[in-house]
Amino acid sequence: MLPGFEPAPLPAGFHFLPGHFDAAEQAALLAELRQLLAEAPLFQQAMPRSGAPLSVRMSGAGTWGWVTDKVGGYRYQRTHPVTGHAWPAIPERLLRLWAEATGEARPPNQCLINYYDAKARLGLHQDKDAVSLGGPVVSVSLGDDARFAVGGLARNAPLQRLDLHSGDVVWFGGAGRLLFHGVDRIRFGSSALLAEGGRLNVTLRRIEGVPRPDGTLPG
Ligand SMILES: O=C(O)CCC(=O)C(=O)O
Ligand SMILES: [Fe+2]
Repeated sequence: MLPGFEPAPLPAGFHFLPGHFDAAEQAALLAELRQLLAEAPLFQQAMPRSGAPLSVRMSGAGTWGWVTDKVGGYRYQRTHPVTGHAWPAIPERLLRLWAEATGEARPPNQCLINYYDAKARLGLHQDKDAVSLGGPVVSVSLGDDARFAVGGLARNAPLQRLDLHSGDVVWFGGAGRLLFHGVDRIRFGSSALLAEGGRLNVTLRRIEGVPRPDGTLPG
């Protein structure tokens, strides 16, 4: 590396574990996710109020799934909005990852599955719902590379870009729990892992709270 061109250190509380899952583990995790998605298919989410569609298609696992639509807004609920069934269990491999990477004793009970096609992106945001703030967020990348942005605790703080490859793990907690982050774009076709192309991202969280009368938690 040229002198003066060392990458800036990552923000406090933000952890990057490149290549955490090797090729065999990626294939095994993908098979587990395919099975899960057959039961709980990817679906189209929409922004609160405007109803604008999210370009990332999503599904979930664990007790609580994250759902957003025009009328109901951001929330966690116990059932898949299309099938009406409870979410499938979180794969053991991901429960182990959470415990080993973060040392957090209480297991995750929410797993969000994001699928990015060639055009999908995820705008700069904080994972700020009150019900998950007590624990970290752990994220696994599978398939095509993603240009990931991480900033600071204010929206206008300078952004750093990381190229996330298949098998990489990122997690943030403590001082880093509310860092702004997003996905600028993916490099469609950069990985052969998913036959259809694109990128799967899995995030794990621990949700705790008292459900509202309709059984949901504010997300
Ligand atoms: O796809 C990613 O790498 C990030 C996902 C994310 O930020 C989220 O689901 O909240
Ligand atoms: Fe996020």
